[in-house]
Amino acid sequence: MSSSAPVPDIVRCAYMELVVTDIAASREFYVDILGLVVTEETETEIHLRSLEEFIHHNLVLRQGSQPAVAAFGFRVRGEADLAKAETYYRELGCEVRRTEAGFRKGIGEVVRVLDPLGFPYEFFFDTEHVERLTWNYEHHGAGAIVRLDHFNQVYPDVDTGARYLEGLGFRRTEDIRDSEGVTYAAWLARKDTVHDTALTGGAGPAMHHVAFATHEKHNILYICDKLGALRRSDSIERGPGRHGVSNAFYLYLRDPDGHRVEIYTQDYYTGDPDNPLVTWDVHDNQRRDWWGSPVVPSWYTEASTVLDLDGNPVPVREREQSQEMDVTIGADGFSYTRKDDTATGFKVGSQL
Ligand SMILES: O=C1C=CC(S(=O)(=O)O)=CC1(O)O
Ligand SMILES: [Fe+2]
Repeated sequence: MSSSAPVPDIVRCAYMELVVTDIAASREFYVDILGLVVTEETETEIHLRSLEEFIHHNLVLRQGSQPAVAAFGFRVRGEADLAKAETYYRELGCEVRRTEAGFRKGIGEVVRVLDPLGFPYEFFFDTEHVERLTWNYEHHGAGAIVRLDHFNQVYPDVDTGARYLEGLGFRRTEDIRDSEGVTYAAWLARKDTVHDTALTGGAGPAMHHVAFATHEKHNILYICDKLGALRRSDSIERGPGRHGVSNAFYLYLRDPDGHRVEIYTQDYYTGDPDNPLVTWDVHDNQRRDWWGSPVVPSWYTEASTVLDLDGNPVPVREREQSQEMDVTIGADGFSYTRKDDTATGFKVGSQL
Protein backbone atom coordinates (compact mmCIF):
# COMPACT_ATOMS: atom_id res chain seq x y z
CA MET A 1 0.00 0.00 0.00
CA SER A 2 1.79 3.14 -1.15
CA SER A 3 1.03 6.57 -2.56
CA SER A 4 3.37 9.30 -3.76
CA ALA A 5 0.73 11.94 -3.05
CA PRO A 6 1.34 14.35 -0.16
CA VAL A 7 -0.29 13.18 3.06
CA PRO A 8 -2.87 15.25 4.95
CA ASP A 9 -1.36 17.07 7.94
CA ILE A 10 -3.15 15.36 10.83
CA VAL A 11 -3.19 17.47 14.01
CA ARG A 12 -4.76 14.97 16.43
CA CYS A 13 -7.34 12.29 17.07
CA ALA A 14 -10.57 14.22 17.59
CA TYR A 15 -13.77 12.13 17.75
CA MET A 16 -15.14 8.61 17.67
CA GLU A 17 -18.68 7.57 16.70
CA LEU A 18 -20.01 4.64 18.72
CA VAL A 19 -23.19 2.75 17.83
CA VAL A 20 -24.92 1.81 21.09
CA THR A 21 -27.98 -0.36 21.65
CA ASP A 22 -29.52 1.53 24.59
CA ILE A 23 -28.76 5.22 24.30
CA ALA A 24 -30.28 6.00 27.69
CA ALA A 25 -27.98 3.49 29.39
CA SER A 26 -25.03 4.86 27.44
CA ARG A 27 -25.95 8.44 28.34
CA GLU A 28 -25.98 7.42 32.01
CA PHE A 29 -22.51 5.87 31.65
CA TYR A 30 -20.79 8.65 29.72
CA VAL A 31 -22.62 11.68 31.16
CA ASP A 32 -23.91 10.82 34.64
CA ILE A 33 -20.98 8.58 35.66
CA LEU A 34 -18.01 9.82 33.60
CA GLY A 35 -19.11 13.45 33.38
CA LEU A 36 -18.65 14.07 29.65
CA VAL A 37 -20.43 17.23 28.50
CA VAL A 38 -23.47 17.09 26.18
CA THR A 39 -22.92 19.50 23.29
CA GLU A 40 -26.27 18.56 21.73
CA GLU A 41 -28.57 15.56 21.72
CA THR A 42 -31.65 14.00 20.19
CA GLU A 43 -33.49 10.84 21.22
CA THR A 44 -31.19 8.75 19.03
CA GLU A 45 -27.91 10.65 18.93
CA ILE A 46 -25.80 12.39 21.58
CA HIS A 47 -22.74 14.56 20.87
CA LEU A 48 -20.37 14.65 23.84
CA ARG A 49 -17.13 16.46 24.58
CA SER A 50 -14.50 16.53 27.30
CA LEU A 51 -14.11 19.51 29.57
CA GLU A 52 -11.19 21.26 27.85
CA GLU A 53 -12.48 20.61 24.32
CA PHE A 54 -13.57 23.47 22.08
CA ILE A 55 -14.49 21.52 18.93
CA HIS A 56 -18.09 20.36 18.72
CA HIS A 57 -17.59 16.83 20.02
CA ASN A 58 -15.17 14.07 20.91
CA LEU A 59 -17.72 11.27 21.04
CA VAL A 60 -20.94 10.55 19.18
CA LEU A 61 -23.33 7.98 20.64
CA ARG A 62 -25.80 6.79 18.02
CA GLN A 63 -28.68 4.39 18.75
CA GLY A 64 -28.43 1.22 16.68
CA SER A 65 -29.24 -2.47 16.71
CA GLN A 66 -25.69 -3.78 17.21
CA PRO A 67 -22.74 -2.25 19.08
CA ALA A 68 -20.09 -0.99 16.65
CA VAL A 69 -17.69 1.83 15.81
CA ALA A 70 -18.67 3.96 12.82
CA ALA A 71 -15.85 6.51 12.68
CA PHE A 72 -12.38 7.42 13.93
CA GLY A 73 -12.19 11.18 13.39
CA PHE A 74 -8.94 13.11 12.96
CA ARG A 75 -8.61 16.90 12.76
CA VAL A 76 -6.33 18.18 9.99
CA ARG A 77 -4.45 21.48 9.94
CA GLY A 78 -6.42 23.22 7.19
CA GLU A 79 -9.02 22.92 4.45
CA ALA A 80 -6.31 22.05 1.93
CA ASP A 81 -5.61 18.84 3.84
CA LEU A 82 -9.05 17.51 2.93
CA ALA A 83 -8.10 17.39 -0.75
CA LYS A 84 -4.76 15.83 0.20
CA ALA A 85 -6.62 13.14 2.14
CA GLU A 86 -8.89 12.48 -0.84
CA THR A 87 -6.00 12.16 -3.29
CA TYR A 88 -3.76 10.16 -0.92
CA TYR A 89 -6.36 7.52 -0.14
CA ARG A 90 -7.60 7.29 -3.72
CA GLU A 91 -4.01 6.55 -4.76
CA LEU A 92 -3.95 3.85 -2.08
CA GLY A 93 -7.00 2.35 -3.81
CA CYS A 94 -9.30 3.04 -0.85
CA GLU A 95 -12.99 3.98 -0.93
CA VAL A 96 -13.20 7.75 -0.40
CA ARG A 97 -16.31 9.89 0.15
CA ARG A 98 -16.25 13.68 0.65
CA THR A 99 -19.37 14.88 2.40
CA GLU A 100 -21.08 18.24 2.50
CA ALA A 101 -20.79 20.34 5.66
CA GLY A 102 -23.34 19.15 8.23
CA PHE A 103 -22.91 15.45 7.53
CA ARG A 104 -21.55 15.53 11.07
CA LYS A 105 -23.16 18.02 13.46
CA GLY A 106 -20.93 21.00 14.23
CA ILE A 107 -18.37 19.88 11.63
CA GLY A 108 -17.73 21.17 8.09
CA GLU A 109 -16.90 18.95 5.14
CA VAL A 110 -15.61 15.48 6.07
CA VAL A 111 -13.46 13.16 3.97
CA ARG A 112 -14.48 9.62 4.90
CA VAL A 113 -12.28 6.69 3.92
CA LEU A 114 -12.21 2.96 4.53
CA ASP A 115 -8.47 2.81 5.06
CA PRO A 116 -6.11 0.03 3.88
CA LEU A 117 -6.49 -1.76 7.24
CA GLY A 118 -10.31 -1.67 7.00
CA PHE A 119 -10.93 1.14 9.48
CA PRO A 120 -13.44 3.99 8.88
CA TYR A 121 -11.25 7.08 9.18
CA GLU A 122 -12.63 10.61 8.86
CA PHE A 123 -10.68 13.82 8.28
CA PHE A 124 -12.07 17.29 8.96
CA PHE A 125 -10.92 20.85 9.60
CA ASP A 126 -13.87 23.24 9.90
CA THR A 127 -15.74 22.89 13.17
CA GLU A 128 -18.09 24.97 15.25
CA HIS A 129 -16.27 26.25 18.34
CA VAL A 130 -18.21 25.49 21.52
CA GLU A 131 -17.59 26.61 25.08
CA ARG A 132 -14.29 25.36 26.47
CA LEU A 133 -14.97 24.49 30.12
CA THR A 134 -11.32 24.47 31.20
CA TRP A 135 -11.91 27.05 33.96
CA ASN A 136 -15.50 26.10 34.77
CA TYR A 137 -14.51 24.04 37.78
CA GLU A 138 -18.09 24.02 38.90
CA HIS A 139 -18.67 21.47 36.11
CA HIS A 140 -15.52 19.41 36.66
CA GLY A 141 -16.22 17.11 39.58
CA ALA A 142 -13.65 14.84 41.15
CA GLY A 143 -13.30 12.60 38.10
CA ALA A 144 -12.91 15.39 35.55
CA ILE A 145 -12.21 14.10 32.03
CA VAL A 146 -10.43 16.92 30.23
CA ARG A 147 -9.41 15.61 26.78
CA LEU A 148 -9.79 12.83 24.25
CA ASP A 149 -6.29 11.31 24.27
CA HIS A 150 -6.14 8.37 21.85
CA PHE A 151 -7.67 5.50 19.94
CA ASN A 152 -6.46 1.90 20.06
CA GLN A 153 -7.06 -0.34 17.05
CA VAL A 154 -6.80 -4.12 16.83
CA TYR A 155 -5.15 -5.38 13.65
CA PRO A 156 -3.58 -8.76 12.82
CA ASP A 157 -0.26 -7.54 11.42
CA VAL A 158 1.07 -4.72 13.60
CA ASP A 159 4.18 -4.03 11.50
CA THR A 160 2.16 -3.61 8.31
CA GLY A 161 -0.35 -1.41 10.09
CA ALA A 162 2.35 0.70 11.70
CA ARG A 163 4.11 1.19 8.35
CA TYR A 164 0.84 2.48 6.86
CA LEU A 165 0.37 4.90 9.76
CA GLU A 166 4.01 6.04 9.61
CA GLY A 167 3.45 6.69 5.89
CA LEU A 168 0.52 8.89 6.95
CA GLY A 169 2.89 10.92 9.13
CA PHE A 170 2.48 9.23 12.52
CA ARG A 171 5.62 8.77 14.67
CA ARG A 172 6.16 5.40 16.33
CA THR A 173 6.97 6.18 19.98
CA GLU A 174 6.82 2.76 21.66
CA ASP A 175 6.35 -0.87 20.70
CA ILE A 176 6.36 -4.39 22.14
CA ARG A 177 8.48 -6.95 20.31
CA ASP A 178 10.13 -10.32 20.87
CA SER A 179 13.62 -11.59 20.13
CA GLU A 180 12.44 -13.07 16.81
CA GLY A 181 11.34 -9.61 15.65
CA VAL A 182 7.58 -10.18 16.01
CA THR A 183 5.77 -6.94 16.90
CA TYR A 184 2.84 -7.35 19.28
CA ALA A 185 1.77 -3.70 19.63
CA ALA A 186 2.83 -0.21 18.58
CA TRP A 187 2.00 3.32 19.67
CA LEU A 188 1.93 6.14 17.14
CA ALA A 189 1.60 9.90 17.59
CA ARG A 190 0.80 13.07 15.71
CA LYS A 191 0.50 15.32 18.80
CA ASP A 192 3.43 15.66 21.23
CA THR A 193 2.44 12.85 23.60
CA VAL A 194 2.83 9.07 23.37
CA HIS A 195 0.08 8.39 20.87
CA ASP A 196 -3.01 9.42 18.96
CA THR A 197 -3.61 5.82 18.09
CA ALA A 198 -2.09 2.43 18.78
CA LEU A 199 -2.16 -0.97 17.13
CA THR A 200 -2.81 -4.03 19.27
CA GLY A 201 -2.04 -7.32 17.53
CA GLY A 202 -5.17 -9.45 17.22
CA ALA A 203 -8.26 -10.25 15.17
CA GLY A 204 -9.11 -7.09 13.29
CA PRO A 205 -9.89 -4.52 12.11
CA ALA A 206 -11.57 -3.84 15.48
CA MET A 207 -11.65 -1.03 18.02
CA HIS A 208 -9.80 -1.91 21.22
CA HIS A 209 -10.49 1.27 23.14
CA VAL A 210 -10.97 4.98 23.11
CA ALA A 211 -9.04 6.87 25.81
CA PHE A 212 -9.88 10.07 27.65
CA ALA A 213 -7.40 11.96 29.81
CA THR A 214 -7.70 13.36 33.31
CA HIS A 215 -5.17 15.76 34.82
CA GLU A 216 -4.39 13.72 37.89
CA LYS A 217 -4.25 10.12 39.18
CA HIS A 218 -6.73 10.98 41.93
CA ASN A 219 -9.37 11.72 39.27
CA ILE A 220 -9.05 8.09 38.17
CA LEU A 221 -9.20 6.80 41.73
CA TYR A 222 -12.38 8.84 42.26
CA ILE A 223 -13.98 7.26 39.19
CA CYS A 224 -13.21 3.83 40.70
CA ASP A 225 -14.68 4.86 44.06
CA LYS A 226 -17.76 6.34 42.35
CA LEU A 227 -18.33 3.12 40.39
CA GLY A 228 -18.05 1.19 43.66
CA ALA A 229 -20.53 3.48 45.37
CA LEU A 230 -22.95 3.06 42.47
CA ARG A 231 -22.46 -0.73 42.64
CA ARG A 232 -21.16 -0.52 39.06
CA SER A 233 -17.73 -2.02 39.83
CA ASP A 234 -18.41 -4.57 37.07
CA SER A 235 -17.72 -1.71 34.63
CA ILE A 236 -14.06 -1.89 35.69
CA GLU A 237 -12.18 -4.32 33.45
CA ARG A 238 -8.50 -3.62 34.20
CA GLY A 239 -6.64 -1.36 36.60
CA PRO A 240 -6.25 1.15 38.06
CA GLY A 241 -2.54 0.88 37.58
CA ARG A 242 0.62 2.36 36.11
CA HIS A 243 1.46 1.41 32.53
CA GLY A 244 4.96 0.45 31.54
CA VAL A 245 4.37 1.56 27.96
CA SER A 246 3.56 5.31 28.04
CA ASN A 247 4.18 5.52 31.82
CA ALA A 248 0.57 6.69 32.14
CA PHE A 249 -1.70 5.91 35.08
CA TYR A 250 -4.69 4.05 33.71
CA LEU A 251 -8.10 2.47 34.18
CA TYR A 252 -10.07 0.46 31.66
CA LEU A 253 -13.85 0.44 31.73
CA ARG A 254 -16.45 -1.34 29.62
CA ASP A 255 -19.52 0.67 28.67
CA PRO A 256 -23.05 -0.86 28.62
CA ASP A 257 -22.39 -2.27 25.12
CA GLY A 258 -18.93 -3.55 26.02
CA HIS A 259 -17.08 -0.76 24.21
CA ARG A 260 -13.79 -0.31 26.09
CA VAL A 261 -12.94 3.13 27.47
CA GLU A 262 -9.59 3.96 29.01
CA ILE A 263 -9.13 6.77 31.51
CA TYR A 264 -5.52 7.85 31.22
CA THR A 265 -3.22 10.45 32.74
CA GLN A 266 0.39 11.66 32.82
CA ASP A 267 2.20 10.12 29.89
CA TYR A 268 5.23 12.00 28.56
CA TYR A 269 6.38 14.48 25.89
CA THR A 270 7.50 13.02 22.52
CA GLY A 271 7.61 16.13 20.31
CA ASP A 272 11.31 16.35 19.38
CA PRO A 273 12.19 15.03 15.90
CA ASP A 274 14.73 12.62 17.45
CA ASN A 275 12.38 11.36 20.16
CA PRO A 276 13.85 7.93 21.01
CA LEU A 277 11.67 4.87 20.31
CA VAL A 278 11.00 2.77 23.40
CA THR A 279 10.84 -0.96 22.64
CA TRP A 280 9.62 -3.44 25.29
CA ASP A 281 10.36 -7.16 25.42
CA VAL A 282 7.04 -9.02 25.15
CA HIS A 283 8.18 -11.19 28.10
CA ASP A 284 8.82 -8.19 30.35
CA ASN A 285 6.07 -8.52 32.94
CA GLN A 286 6.19 -4.78 33.64
CA ARG A 287 5.57 -3.66 30.01
CA ARG A 288 1.78 -3.32 30.28
CA ASP A 289 1.60 -2.76 34.02
CA TRP A 290 4.69 -1.28 35.69
CA TRP A 291 3.76 -2.96 38.98
CA GLY A 292 3.51 -6.39 37.32
CA SER A 293 -0.26 -6.73 37.72
CA PRO A 294 -1.63 -9.28 35.21
CA VAL A 295 -3.52 -8.25 32.07
CA VAL A 296 -6.98 -9.84 32.25
CA PRO A 297 -7.61 -12.14 29.25
CA SER A 298 -10.67 -10.17 28.08
CA TRP A 299 -8.38 -7.18 27.50
CA TYR A 300 -6.58 -9.24 24.84
CA THR A 301 -9.56 -11.09 23.40
CA GLU A 302 -12.48 -8.64 23.25
CA ALA A 303 -12.90 -5.59 20.96
CA SER A 304 -15.62 -3.66 19.13
CA THR A 305 -16.76 -4.29 15.55
CA VAL A 306 -15.97 -1.51 13.08
CA LEU A 307 -18.32 -0.48 10.25
CA ASP A 308 -17.59 0.37 6.63
CA LEU A 309 -18.77 3.60 4.99
CA ASP A 310 -22.24 2.09 4.40
CA GLY A 311 -22.59 1.01 8.03
CA ASN A 312 -21.91 -2.68 7.42
CA PRO A 313 -19.60 -4.63 9.78
CA VAL A 314 -16.05 -5.01 8.40
CA PRO A 315 -15.05 -8.71 8.52
CA VAL A 316 -12.12 -9.39 10.84
CA ARG A 317 -9.05 -11.45 10.03
CA GLU A 318 -7.28 -13.54 12.71
CA ARG A 319 -3.69 -12.72 13.65
CA GLU A 320 -1.28 -15.25 12.11
CA GLN A 321 1.79 -14.35 14.18
CA SER A 322 2.10 -15.45 17.83
CA GLN A 323 -0.41 -13.89 20.23
CA GLU A 324 0.78 -11.85 23.21
CA MET A 325 -1.58 -13.61 25.61
CA ASP A 326 -0.29 -17.03 24.51
CA VAL A 327 3.36 -16.15 25.06
CA THR A 328 2.92 -14.33 28.37
CA ILE A 329 -0.07 -15.67 30.35
CA GLY A 330 -1.07 -19.15 31.52
CA ALA A 331 0.61 -22.54 31.55
CA ASP A 332 2.61 -21.93 28.39
CA GLY A 333 3.06 -18.25 28.91
CA PHE A 334 6.31 -16.82 30.18
CA SER A 335 7.16 -13.45 31.60
CA TYR A 336 9.95 -12.26 33.83
CA THR A 337 10.22 -9.55 36.44
CA ARG A 338 14.02 -9.61 36.28
CA LYS A 339 15.29 -10.69 32.86
CA ASP A 340 17.85 -13.25 34.03
CA ASP A 341 16.01 -14.33 37.16
CA THR A 342 13.44 -16.74 35.73
CA ALA A 343 13.05 -18.62 39.06
CA THR A 344 10.74 -15.95 40.45
CA GLY A 345 9.11 -14.63 37.29
CA PHE A 346 5.64 -13.80 38.53
CA LYS A 347 4.48 -12.28 41.80
CA VAL A 348 3.11 -15.17 43.87
CA GLY A 349 -0.66 -15.51 43.55
CA SER A 350 -1.18 -13.12 40.69
CA GLN A 351 -1.50 -15.79 38.03
CA LEU A 352 -4.65 -15.87 35.88
O1 LIG B 1 -2.68 3.76 26.03
C1 LIG B 1 -2.01 2.76 26.35
C2 LIG B 1 -0.74 2.84 26.92
C3 LIG B 1 -0.07 1.70 27.39
C4 LIG B 1 -0.70 0.45 27.31
S1 LIG B 1 0.08 -0.93 27.99
O2 LIG B 1 -0.97 -1.79 28.52
O3 LIG B 1 1.00 -0.43 29.00
O4 LIG B 1 0.80 -1.58 26.89
C5 LIG B 1 -1.92 0.30 26.72
C6 LIG B 1 -2.58 1.43 26.03
O5 LIG B 1 -2.44 1.26 24.66
O6 LIG B 1 -3.97 1.49 26.36
FE1 LIG C 1 -4.70 3.28 25.71
